[in-house]
Amino acid sequence: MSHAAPYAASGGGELAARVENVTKSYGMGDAEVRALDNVTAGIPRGRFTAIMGPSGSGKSTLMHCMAGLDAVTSGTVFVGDVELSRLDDKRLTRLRRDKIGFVFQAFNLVPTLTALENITLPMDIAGRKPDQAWLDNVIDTVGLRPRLKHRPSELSGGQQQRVACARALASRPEIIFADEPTGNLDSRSGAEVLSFLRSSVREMGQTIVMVTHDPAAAAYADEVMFLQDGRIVDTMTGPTAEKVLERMKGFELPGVVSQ
Ligand SMILES: Nc1ncnc2c1ncn2[C@@H]1O[C@H](COP(=O)(O)OP(=O)(O)OP(=O)(O)O)[C@@H](O)[C@H]1O
Repeated sequence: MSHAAPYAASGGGELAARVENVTKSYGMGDAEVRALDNVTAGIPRGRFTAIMGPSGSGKSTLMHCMAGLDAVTSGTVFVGDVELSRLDDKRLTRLRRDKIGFVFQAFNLVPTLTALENITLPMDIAGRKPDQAWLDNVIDTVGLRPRLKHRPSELSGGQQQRVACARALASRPEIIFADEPTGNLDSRSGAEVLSFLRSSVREMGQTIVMVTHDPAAAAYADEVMFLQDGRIVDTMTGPTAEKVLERMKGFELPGVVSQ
């Protein structure tokens, strides 16, 4: 399987999600803000993709549109082979529940539940039995086995975010969207969480898309997609923190826009 052109929006099997000619505008007339401007991009299956770009460049909007949390103004969004605009609210909710995992900056754990109960909560709500072998695998990869009976308040920030990652992974979603997952963590805990996300891609074949401001975090990804003014202006394979930082500096200089 070749990843030579991971952002080509054609072909279904290798892409876990894709957007084609997606525009997203907020407001009307003079007040219109075009958060995404004719974006075409694909998320390669079994890879870790980071989305970077200056503040207001459309990163969160792109992620929310891809995850079916927000409707596009025009264009199409696919998760696997399913086009989201064809789904009614009920089917969209079911697709999000069954095919998509989320990790947010705020860990969003239920304080009264143990780590294990938090991990299995979405499946409990959906009335689905976890695949025990898979769950064991996730718990061991995330390194949480000794903490399963602890409540969130008894866990460090990094451990809480690892619970949130395990919760996202537990149902083996088609794709996980992580929005600034290390934004609330110190650098050591952040590194733990990023290592775990990366190993879930390498060892379990998970597909992850992560929005981040941090070049060091983006360096854990296989690919980086750079957004500016609602457009994808560059991509990078095999990023390092130095290379990403260097690329980001280009955005801060007026008039310097690649491609
Ligand atoms: N609900 C909304 N209503 C109006 N404008 C919005 C809304 N959400 C986002 N925008 C605008 O769309 C543009 C893209 O926003 P978005 O949050 O996607 O950027 P971002 O790259 O994620 O920014 P940041 O890094 O600061 O989080 C910005 O100009 C923003 O002000």
